[in-house]
Amino acid sequence: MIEMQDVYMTYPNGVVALNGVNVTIEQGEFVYIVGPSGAGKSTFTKMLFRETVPTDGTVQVNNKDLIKLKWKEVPYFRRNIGVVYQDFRLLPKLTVYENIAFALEVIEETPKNIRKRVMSVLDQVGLKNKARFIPDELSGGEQQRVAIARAMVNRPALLIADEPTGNLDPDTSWEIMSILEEINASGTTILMATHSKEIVNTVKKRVIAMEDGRIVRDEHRGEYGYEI
Ligand SMILES: Nc1ncnc2c1ncn2[C@@H]1O[C@H](COP(=O)(O)OP(=O)(O)OP(=O)(O)O)[C@@H](O)[C@H]1O
Repeated sequence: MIEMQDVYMTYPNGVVALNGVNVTIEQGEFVYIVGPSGAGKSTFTKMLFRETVPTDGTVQVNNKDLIKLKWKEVPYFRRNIGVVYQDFRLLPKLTVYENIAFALEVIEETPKNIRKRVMSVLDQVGLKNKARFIPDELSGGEQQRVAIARAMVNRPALLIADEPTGNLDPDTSWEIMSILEEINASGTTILMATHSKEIVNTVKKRVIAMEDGRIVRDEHRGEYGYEI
C-alpha cells in the first residue's frame, strides 16, 4: 500500500528533512513513527497524501505514483486517505454533524447517503448524541473523535494520524487508541506519528524510528526506544 524508495526532501530553506528513506507498508498494518523532534516524521507523513513532494525518489500509495500525480488528480487521490492532527482542526462554526458531512458534500454525495454515513461514523466513535454540538462545546477527546469520524467518513484505505494524542490527557489518549485499533481491525492501514512512549510500549505495533531524516530502526511489535 505504501512504498518509498530513496526519498529525499530538502525544503527551500536548505533543511534536509528526509535523507534517503526506503520503506514498504502493507495494507492493514498499524505503524508508529517515532523519533526526536525534527527527525522528519511529519514530513514523512505529508509525503503520503501529497502535501509535500520529495526532491528526489519515488513514493507510491495505493498503487499510485505520487510523483507523477497531476495537481488536478490530487483531490480524488486524497479521498482514499484520512488525516488526523494533534490540534483536531475542526471548523469552529459548524456543528459536529456539519464538520463531518462537509467531506461528503464536496464529493456530491446524495443527502440521504450523507446522513446515513455521518450517523454511522458518529456511532463508531461514540458521539451520535453530540451531532448538534459545536467543537467548543466538546472536550479535547471528543473533538479528536469528531476529527477521526471526519477522516473515516469516506472509508479511506489509509488513516494518517500525526500525534493524535499530543493534546490529550492519558485516559482520553487510551480511548483514542482503542478507536484507532478498532478502525485498524476493520482493515484500514494506520500510520501514527507519536511521542508517547507509554502508548507505543503498551499497544504493541510495528515501530519505525527516524533520526535526522533517516529510518534508523524498523521493528514489528517494537519499543518506543527513547527516554522522553
Ligand atoms: N515547511 C518547512 N520549511 C522548512 N523546513 C521545514 C518545513 N517543515 C519542516 N521543516 C524542517 O524539517 C525538519 C523535519 O521536520 P518535521 O516536522 O518533519 O519533523 P518531526 O519529526 O515531525 O518533528 P516533531 O516531532 O517536532 O513534530 C525540521 O528540521 C524542520 O524544521
